[in-house]
Amino acid sequence: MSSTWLTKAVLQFERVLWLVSSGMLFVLGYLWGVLEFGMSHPLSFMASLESLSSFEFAEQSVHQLPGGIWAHISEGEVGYVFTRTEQLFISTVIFFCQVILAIIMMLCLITLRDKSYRIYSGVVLYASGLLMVSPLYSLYESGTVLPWWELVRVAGALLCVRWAAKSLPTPQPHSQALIVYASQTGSAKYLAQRLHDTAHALMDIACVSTLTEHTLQRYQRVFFVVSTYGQGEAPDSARRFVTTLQEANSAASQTQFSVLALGDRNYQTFCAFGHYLSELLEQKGYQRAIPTTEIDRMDPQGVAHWWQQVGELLGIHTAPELFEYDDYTVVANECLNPEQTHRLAHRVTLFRADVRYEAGDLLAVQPEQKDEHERLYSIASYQDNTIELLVRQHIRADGTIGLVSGMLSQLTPGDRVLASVREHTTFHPKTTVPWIMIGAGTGLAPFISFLKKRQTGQDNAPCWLFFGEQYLEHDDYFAKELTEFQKQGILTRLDRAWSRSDGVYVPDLLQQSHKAIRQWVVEQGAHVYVCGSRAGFGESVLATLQNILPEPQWQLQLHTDLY
Ligand SMILES: Cc1cc2nc3c(=O)[nH]c(=O)nc-3n(C[C@H](O)[C@H](O)[C@H](O)COP(=O)(O)O)c2cc1C
Repeated sequence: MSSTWLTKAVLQFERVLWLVSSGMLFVLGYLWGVLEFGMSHPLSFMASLESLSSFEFAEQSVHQLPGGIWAHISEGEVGYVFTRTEQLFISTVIFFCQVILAIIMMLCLITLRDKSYRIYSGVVLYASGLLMVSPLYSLYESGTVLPWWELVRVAGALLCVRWAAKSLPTPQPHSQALIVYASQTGSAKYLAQRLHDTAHALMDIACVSTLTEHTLQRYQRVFFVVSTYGQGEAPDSARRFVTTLQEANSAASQTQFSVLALGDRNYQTFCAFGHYLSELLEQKGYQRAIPTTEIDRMDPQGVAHWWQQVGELLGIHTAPELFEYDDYTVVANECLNPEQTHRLAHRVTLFRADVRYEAGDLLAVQPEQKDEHERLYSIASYQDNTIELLVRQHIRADGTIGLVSGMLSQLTPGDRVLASVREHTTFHPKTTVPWIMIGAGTGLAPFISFLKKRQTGQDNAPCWLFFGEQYLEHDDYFAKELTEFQKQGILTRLDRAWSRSDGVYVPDLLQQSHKAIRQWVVEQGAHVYVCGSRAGFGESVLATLQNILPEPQWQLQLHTDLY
């Protein structure tokens, strides 16, 4: 919103500058007609030293500087003598002021290069300085001006402002509808983007973290795509908005809403956050346009049905292409623990060129039966166009193997898989700070990608890995890579808990090192990442960490990916 305000301000300012500069050109035209052209003394712009001898300095003050001599020639002019080339350079004080102004602007542009709106304001300020301050000073000081220089100056200032104003996005009138996503592992965001693609002319899109009550009120209709996390909780990105909404006064609003609630029927609290949000919005006076729709594990038919109802409201008749998958070719498939027949872990390597990926991201894999739901896997690495996954073959209660984990574990080189990378923004590792990574089983996968990121990048903050599995002799996944990370000094500490070999669990190790963990987190600003199954591992690790980490760090420096 501030950007819109700034855009308007800059555009207004541009008009003022046009007005001032036209007035100024008029005045200059008058002055050029009546005043002498040129400088107020007989020396030329670039002169030889000889010409100095013929010149009588009015108020002479001379300073020796490295490489030359600086002289104050008259009230409005300074000269610089380059001793090596024996050249004299004379300029008005104004010219020097403008060079300094230009240097300041360049510095501003360099330091603020990512903050585009500030750059625009910087350019506008520069242009106004260039245009207004200098000519007035020049007229006051010497009563004369150089016509060509004044033209360059006025044109320069106007071009700067024109460029600044043109590069700004013009404030658009708001669409009538808004689609908002609240996502933890990227599915809700992905879905909202696909839906928005089919209706972008009629609809804006926003992450719930940027949403305010005021924004909601501005739209006629707001469609939420939200997932549920933890034990029926909101994704992290939605917490602030929920608090704002809870604290808001209830008042009848014209804004209509609908919630598409993503979840997984295996959880008792199926789609709980979607339902909670829906009720809260209604309590606060918003009008429910379409009933809340539950979506079990990204069921495409459920999504299409909800979108059809949205389409009827908005007059859109395009069915969205919901899930687009790419072809990945299997390069290798290695079973890492063949002795553990009921919990086989596979290292699956897939080929795909030019994938957009960040450490921590997930790969959504489509089952062979197209009407089944996709499954998400942490990416262990993406290097040289190959993606690596660590896949546990899931065995159901009736002894059959899991649909997607079964398919992945039985792949052979040359086979093809349909998959797509999903952004997992809440689990992207923070750069330049130390990391404490806590994983169990296949929860090791994202941490391999974290460590590879540090191995290939400039960032060399310390890393500490806690890893838990059953048997040292069977389940020592990525052992070679971990040893290499240690040798290279990337992995500073490695603590492993082998529950069946040694009877030690990850929470025991955390407890033993509680002082050092606290010191890393509180004093060194380390971020803590936990990945693995929620039941058993995740719950016990979080309970232990709660006693170790102070509240502010628990809130800001802890990230979980528990499934
Ligand atoms: C750690 C974890 C906890 C979850 N808790 C719930 C839950 O309590 N209720 C539910 O319906 N779904 C739950 N889910 C399933 C997600 O809501 C579902 O996978 C959703 O599609 C994820 O969307 P997102 O990627 O946009 O965050 C959970 C998933 C994970 C990984």
